[in-house]
Amino acid sequence: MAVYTDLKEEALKDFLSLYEVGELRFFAGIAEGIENSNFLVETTRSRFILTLFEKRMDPAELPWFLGLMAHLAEQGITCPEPVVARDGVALRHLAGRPAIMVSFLEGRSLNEATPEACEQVGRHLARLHEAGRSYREERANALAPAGWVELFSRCTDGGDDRVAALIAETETALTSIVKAWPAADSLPRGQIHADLFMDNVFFDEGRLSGIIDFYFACTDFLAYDLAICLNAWCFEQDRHYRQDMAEALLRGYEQVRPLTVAEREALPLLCQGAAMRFLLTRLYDWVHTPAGALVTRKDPWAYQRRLLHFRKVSHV
Ligand SMILES: Nc1ncnc2c1ncn2[C@@H]1O[C@H](COP(=O)(O)OP(=O)(O)O)[C@@H](O)[C@H]1O
Ligand SMILES: N[C@@H](CCOP(=O)(O)O)C(=O)O
Repeated sequence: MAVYTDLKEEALKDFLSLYEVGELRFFAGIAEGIENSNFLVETTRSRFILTLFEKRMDPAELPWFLGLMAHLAEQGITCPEPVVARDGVALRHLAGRPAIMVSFLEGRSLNEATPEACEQVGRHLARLHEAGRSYREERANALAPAGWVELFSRCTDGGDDRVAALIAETETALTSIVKAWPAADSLPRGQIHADLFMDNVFFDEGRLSGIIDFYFACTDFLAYDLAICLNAWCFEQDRHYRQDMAEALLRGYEQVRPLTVAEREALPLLCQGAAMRFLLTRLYDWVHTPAGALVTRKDPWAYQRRLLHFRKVSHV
């Protein structure tokens, strides 16, 4: 579920009156998502997504994300475009939370990946990287090696034997990945999405129609974004690596932006790092989400299996 904040119709109407978007016809909370409260808002002119940012989001970071989305949309990437009110401001407050409205994207996320979908994802990811070049302001990746170590240090209480075993096994891999991690200037860097999972990519009649959820975006190795996609898209039933899908993803990417030799060589390690990043955030949530909470915890073992896979291979 992802409607943490109650939104009253009158408050929304007052909010909408600041924009040139017509009159409210309908609004409803959106169940998907885990970070913020999202609402579908339909007016007499169009449909929008209204996001109320919850406590995990630092409001000081929001202008960077909104600037990136506006920039990418301007460069032709189909992504949510912040809607600006009459006074020229997109980021406002509603129901006691920082709030924005963005354009509604058509399409739906897939339930299952296919090589064709992976090729399109690769192509769009490379386009996003190219379009991001002219967005100059940087945002450090809080979930890079130093962030992983910090997160791991807060996962010491195993809860049960299975979690305790996962924590113990993760520690060895974490130490070796962090030690081997490429130096900041050794690979091409730029703006990355950093969470391009299946739920964040929409397709319409088989064609990729949009990319959403930029709130983990940051400045890091471009090939690390690809490593995240190799983790997220190329394992069937969270278990079996699909070489054909990985090849399709890389093929699509390289149609737009060929990888350097150094990036190719670094991919297995970057894939281990990406698996570690999602293992750790899921492990953290697993350990810290109280029993009975409404949010469904995501499975950290699915990323331990990916990590084990990428630790065994010399190329992806
Ligand atoms: N711009 C958009 N257009 C259409 N649907 C959207 C858009 N943004 C979000 N959604 C819908 O809202 C859901 C939750 O959004 P998401 O950004 O993933 O939330 P969270 O960051 O809280 O996880 C998505 O799965 C999608 O159904
Ligand atoms: N993709 C992450 C969780 C982030 O969730 P999102 O709803 O913001 O995409 C994971 O699978 O662990």
